[in-house]
Amino acid sequence: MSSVIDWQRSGEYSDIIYETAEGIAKITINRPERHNAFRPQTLFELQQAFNIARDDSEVGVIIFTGAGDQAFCSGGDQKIRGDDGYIGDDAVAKQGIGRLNVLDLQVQIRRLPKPVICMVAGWSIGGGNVLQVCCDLTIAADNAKFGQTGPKVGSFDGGYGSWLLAETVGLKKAREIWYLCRQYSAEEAREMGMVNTVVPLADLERETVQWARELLEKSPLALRMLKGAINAVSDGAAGMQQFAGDATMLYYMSEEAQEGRDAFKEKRRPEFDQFPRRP
Ligand SMILES: CC(C)(COP(=O)(O)OP(=O)(O)OC[C@H]1O[C@@H](n2cnc3c(N)ncnc32)[C@H](O)[C@@H]1OP(=O)(O)O)[C@@H](O)C(=O)NCCC(=O)NCCSC(=O)CCC(=O)c1ccccc1C(=O)O
Repeated sequence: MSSVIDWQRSGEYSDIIYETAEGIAKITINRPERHNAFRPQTLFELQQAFNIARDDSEVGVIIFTGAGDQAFCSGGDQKIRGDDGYIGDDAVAKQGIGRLNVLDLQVQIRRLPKPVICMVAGWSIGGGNVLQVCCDLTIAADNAKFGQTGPKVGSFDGGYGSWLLAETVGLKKAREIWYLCRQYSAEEAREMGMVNTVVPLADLERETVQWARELLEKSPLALRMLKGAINAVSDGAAGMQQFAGDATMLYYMSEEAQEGRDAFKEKRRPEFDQFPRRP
């Protein structure tokens, strides 16, 4: 894959790479020797990187991918799986307690008010595929393969992994994917609505960056509201809370709301009569 953009690397990470260029952040899981399986440390670093991208007002779009062309992500690292979760190197792990901290990352991607594009070469499997499903858009290389393995390896994701997948591909197909643990080609994933487009591996980054550039030409607030609106239905009260928070943000930006704030600070009655009572 030739680079089509001058990525600038920043931050000190062991399990991921964080890069930016032209208003795009690229976050890469960097454990290719395990097909980019995640461990607790990977997820801590991913959460940090997604927060940096969220807070950076220069960044309008995030590309989420895996190092190399063999895998986006193969899910939880089964080699460090304990009896109650994944055992990291942190203080919690030293007490023998495992973590299931990919759930926090899933929520973070859903609630991040900027589009997240998943760029998949090779495997998108298990908890890795759930992350892919949580992203706003997915661009797949023609060597990509998708699937869930839970019932084979003694795991399942009954949250986004089940019902967001069902919302994406339909109930029958979601059951097939989970119950049978088959693997699906990029083209099959596109046909079932799990990915947006499939391109030759050599064109994967070029195409993904092109989609990101198109998104950057659009209104950031409109994209934010659309992401919130599309997610609100399936995220229930939490989705509505986010959408309502965005409405409050827009209201704060109005002269009407600012009149209320100013009147309080100036110890006078607010003059709301100057604002129209809209039909
Ligand atoms: C993806 C494969 C089908 C690819 O097969 P192949 O091309 O033949 O490559 P391999 O030789 O198998 O793999 C190369 C190398 O990578 C290692 N590896 C691959 N995947 C993993 C993994 N997930 N963990 C650890 N290591 C991995 C593999 O062992 C090889 O290294 P060696 O040194 O040669 O041993 C195939 O690799 C495969 O099936 N992989 C496993 C896929 C899988 O089952 N993933 C886990 C699913 S369960 C999950 O993801 C947890 C879900 C979860 O996170 C969760 C769910 C619900 C609530 C909470 C949580 C949570 O927070 O954890």
